[in-house]
Amino acid sequence: MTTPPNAATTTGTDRDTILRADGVTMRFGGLTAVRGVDLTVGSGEIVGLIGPNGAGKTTFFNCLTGLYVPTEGTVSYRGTRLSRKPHLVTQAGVARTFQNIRLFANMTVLENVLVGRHTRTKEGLWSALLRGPGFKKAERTSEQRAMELLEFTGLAHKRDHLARNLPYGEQRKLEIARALASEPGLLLLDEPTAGMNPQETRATQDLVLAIRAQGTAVLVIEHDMRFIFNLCDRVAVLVQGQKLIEGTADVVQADDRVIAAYLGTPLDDDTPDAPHTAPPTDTDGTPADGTPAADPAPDATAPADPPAQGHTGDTP
Ligand SMILES: Nc1ncnc2c1ncn2[C@@H]1O[C@H](COP(=O)(O)OP(=O)(O)OP(=O)(O)O)[C@@H](O)[C@H]1O
Repeated sequence: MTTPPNAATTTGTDRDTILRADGVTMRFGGLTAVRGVDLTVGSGEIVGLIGPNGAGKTTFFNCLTGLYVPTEGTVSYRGTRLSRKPHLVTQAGVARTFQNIRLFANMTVLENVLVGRHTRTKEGLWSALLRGPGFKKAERTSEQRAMELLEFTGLAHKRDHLARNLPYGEQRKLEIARALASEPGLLLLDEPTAGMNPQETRATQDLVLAIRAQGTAVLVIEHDMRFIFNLCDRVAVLVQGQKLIEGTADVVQADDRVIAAYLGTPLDDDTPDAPHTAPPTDTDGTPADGTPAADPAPDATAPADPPAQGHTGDTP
């Protein structure tokens, strides 16, 4: 893994708030999936969001990124209210990956990352059609940056492979590389290790730390408790749409309500395989209990292609 030369450096000690969610509530008909959730992410922080299946984690992410318009509450990034349009949220500096991998299956690895750069390229339609000098220069710069990101995520040797042909763990890495291509100040990861083996999970942990070391804060949803408690500066627990507790790994792990509601048994650091919750189910955008589904706003960062072959859900 190499560090892109133009990466900013953050020490991790700067804790200026960059993301602020205030009283976010999301209702689907009679179902309240998220209820009055406040959450902040500081510059250089890695914050974990955990909770049982159906607790509202992905719905909360969707509210942060403009996929859903919250029924109540506000979300701001670096002091400015975030748009309700996903591509403007990305442009503002908030990028994300999805619980269900959403790559352009029939495009190459490099092309997938180049797509992620579109919010950072200024060349217009005419310039692209005429392929003038400005466009060619921008194209070269984009490709250079995309290759840096592929080096960074360990995928450079796969640049010309079709996304659909990558092993599952590499598809998840490619999603991260594509999200990083928009040069975010905050990266939201939705279950980045779902379906990974322990070695891939450790590599993803290192990758998230490297992303933070470059100055990008991270908010991560994950069911793998070892991953979360090893990695995160702060952890918030959602249960039935409400924030139960928020604090350091030590505080959260020791909380009786968390143990009862989620962990089952306390994590023993010396145990090689810490207990995990049941594997996540795909509830992203799935109506519950016959309630009408919200109509998600179109997502400029999500491809229209079907997900890469063989990996349409969380269980590859
Ligand atoms: N578009 C939708 N329409 C109706 N209900 C929805 C919609 N999206 C989510 N829900 C419901 O909201 C609740 C929270 O779901 P959500 O996917 O946010 O939970 P989660 O914590 O991310 O779960 P998991 O860990 O299983 O991914 C669930 O009851 C789910 O069925």
